[in-house]
Amino acid sequence: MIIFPNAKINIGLHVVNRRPDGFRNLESCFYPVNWCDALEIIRAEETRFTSSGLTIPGETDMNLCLKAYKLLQQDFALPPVHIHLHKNIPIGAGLGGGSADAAFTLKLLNNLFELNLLVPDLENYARRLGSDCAFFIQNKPVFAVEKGDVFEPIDLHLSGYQAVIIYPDLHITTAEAYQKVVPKNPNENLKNLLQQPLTTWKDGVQNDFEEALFPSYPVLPQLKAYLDEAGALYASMTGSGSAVFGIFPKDFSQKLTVTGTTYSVWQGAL
Ligand SMILES: C[C@@](CO)(OP(=O)(O)O)[C@H](O)COP(=O)(O)OP(=O)(O)OC[C@H]1O[C@@H](n2ccc(N)nc2=O)[C@H](O)[C@@H]1O
Ligand SMILES: Nc1ncnc2c1ncn2[C@@H]1O[C@H](COP(=O)(O)OP(=O)(O)O)[C@@H](O)[C@H]1O
Repeated sequence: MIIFPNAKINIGLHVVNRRPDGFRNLESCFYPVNWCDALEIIRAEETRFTSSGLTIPGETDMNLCLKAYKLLQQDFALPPVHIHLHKNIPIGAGLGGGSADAAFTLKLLNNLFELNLLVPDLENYARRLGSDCAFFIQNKPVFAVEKGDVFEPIDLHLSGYQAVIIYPDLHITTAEAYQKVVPKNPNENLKNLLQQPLTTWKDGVQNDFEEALFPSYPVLPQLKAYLDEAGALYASMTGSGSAVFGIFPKDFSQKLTVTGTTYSVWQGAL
């Protein structure tokens, strides 16, 4: 069985305060985008994980697909499997690629072995694998709060727009980004701002990680300015970076490129 885990972007992100467990409470709109990996799981003689495409840092045993399989194995007698991941979503990009792989592994195993897990069950398993994993179970736009794993509905339909996402080949770990950000009570009500016309977002919809990371990584504000100048209605870094996205009208026909670099660019409908 094969499926295609997709990335996400954060439209606005407030790091609100530090929690007793060391994590931060945040608020952010998580929005799925169609930049995808490919994940195949089949029965095998013994359990193994292989990958192709982009090189994934870290030991194979630490891969989130394998972690997801082992988590379910604690509660279900799963047969051995071969998991193959073709990695395409940039890593350390704020696009949630590893979390998507973990959540889609849970969903795929649930279907393949008819475990009959419901959405809340899958979300609970996902929460144990990473803060933003649970989002990818339902994989629809939400307003995320607490650790980014509790969801409120949001009425946001961007199907009339397209996104351009640029990854500047710069791996920023989530842990580094959280160390640099100073939590603060938001001045703006993000949920209300997102209900205003998209053309007004430039004035108030902010990602707090920008202030924390832009001074150390000047390429990030440069890319944001590039997207603004190209005609983005709204541009921002996503999550803890380093990918930067712009939202453009659907009829924006220019193909944006960044020459002379190893940057990756994805352009597609929202
Ligand atoms: C920043 C966000 C925004 O959507 O996404 P990315 O930019 O990584 O995609 C998420 O909060 C990333 O979630 P995720 O990547 O699952 O983080 P985890 O593996 O759970 O945690 C990695 C580390 O980040 C910090 N962390 C994470 C989430 C959170 N609410 N508070 C934190 O302080 C902790 O130091 C933790 O050890
Ligand atoms: N399937 C996977 N894909 C990507 N990264 C993974 C995966 N499994 C484990 N990881 C680990 O997670 C880290 C980054 O995860 P990822 O979610 O891609 O980043 P981001 O925080 O930018 O969304 C990598 O450095 C890697 O060590």
